[in-house]
Amino acid sequence: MKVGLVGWRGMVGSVLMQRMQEENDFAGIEPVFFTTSQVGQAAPMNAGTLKDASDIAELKKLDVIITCQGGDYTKAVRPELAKAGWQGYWIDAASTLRMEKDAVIVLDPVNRNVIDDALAKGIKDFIGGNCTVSLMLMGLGGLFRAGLVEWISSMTYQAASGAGAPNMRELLCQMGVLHGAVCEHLANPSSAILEIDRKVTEELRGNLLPTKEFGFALAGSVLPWIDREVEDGQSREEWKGYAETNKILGTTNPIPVDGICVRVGAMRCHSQALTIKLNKDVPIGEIEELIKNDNKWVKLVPNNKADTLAQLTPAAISGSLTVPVGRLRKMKMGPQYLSAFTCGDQLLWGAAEPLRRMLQILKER
Ligand SMILES: NC(=O)C1=CN([C@@H]2O[C@H](COP(=O)(O)OP(=O)(O)OC[C@H]3O[C@@H](n4cnc5c(N)ncnc54)[C@H](OP(=O)(O)O)[C@@H]3O)[C@@H](O)[C@H]2O)C=CC1
Ligand SMILES: N[C@@H](CC(=O)OP(=O)(O)O)C(=O)O
Repeated sequence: MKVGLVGWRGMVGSVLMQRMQEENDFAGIEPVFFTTSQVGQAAPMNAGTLKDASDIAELKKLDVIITCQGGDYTKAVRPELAKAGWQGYWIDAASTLRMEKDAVIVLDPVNRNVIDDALAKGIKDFIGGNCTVSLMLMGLGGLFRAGLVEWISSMTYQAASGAGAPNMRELLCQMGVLHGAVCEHLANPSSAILEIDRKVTEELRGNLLPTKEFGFALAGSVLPWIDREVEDGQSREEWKGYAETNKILGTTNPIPVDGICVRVGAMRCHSQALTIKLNKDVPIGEIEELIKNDNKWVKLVPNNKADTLAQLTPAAISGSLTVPVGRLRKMKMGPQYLSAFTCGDQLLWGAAEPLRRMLQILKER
């Protein structure tokens, strides 16, 4: 199987490469590496030289193309390949094709049935889902699978990595500027905290803080808008919650999903506080069993302070495939209302992992 890799050196692509190597995914495939900017330079893994990612004749020779290059690349190249009669499989991290009729959003621990049906029908485009949606479904797949969710509201705490590598750097630079503004005061235990706070606020509102990427202060603040405006006062990130969840699950009666998506100063893990309306009153013990037995990555965190703070944070799970779910309890609104908190690495299950697993599914056919 000849597999073309495009976007392999970007942030998502690097995580994909790392996971493919860890899982020995390169066994049994012939990888061909592409670039949009470094044609002719040495490819990784001694795989010859980098080929031009816009060369349709070269791309046409492949059985599978995996791209983490971004939406503009997808828009430019996928239609050209179709026009040229290419019949291979296209696996993509970008959102461009997700809602297309002839594309499937891949998250196989949750929707392997949808993927298998699509393969049987000859579908060729397999697209990774939005990170927030994929992580929510990895955590709560058990409740959806049991048909218990009437609606769900997700309030998110999304990491800087979702906005890109330069944004992660900017967050850290902002933190550095804020610390620098008050480090002398901090060194003096008797300095006045309100004076420290005043100086930090001055920095947050001043023009020394680097804000080229985010446009605003994220360190020491939060940004309650992600991506562009769409309809009904929603952000596009919020719109994806409903649209993509239902497409991934292949629902015939769409399940309402809505909430507010917020950028916070975490590095690469998205967290979500969830309010779930169940369609019937189910004992909490049964709910816990459904959640923890759904897939091997979900981990139920007991709803107590010590376990929550040790296991249910970006600091605890960054770089891991584990998706912890905790703060699980019936809410005061009534026995059908459940609260939950979940957290996950948005570059793993949120981006790279579903793509490499899709390639494995194709290899097994
Ligand atoms: N960031 C995220 O959290 C998520 C992103 N996605 C999708 O994945 C796409 C790629 O995102 P992301 O990985 O963040 O994008 P990056 O900006 O990190 O990488 C994209 C491309 O930029 C080029 N590039 C230019 N300079 C550098 C450099 N110094 N180091 C590495 N690459 C460089 C590379 O292409 P070349 O080698 O051709 O020059 C690379 O493939 C996004 O557009 C989005 O569609 C999906 C889910 C989550
Ligand atoms: N929009 C996400 C990251 C992302 O790339 O999402 P999508 O794959 O749906 O474009 C975030 O900002 O956290």
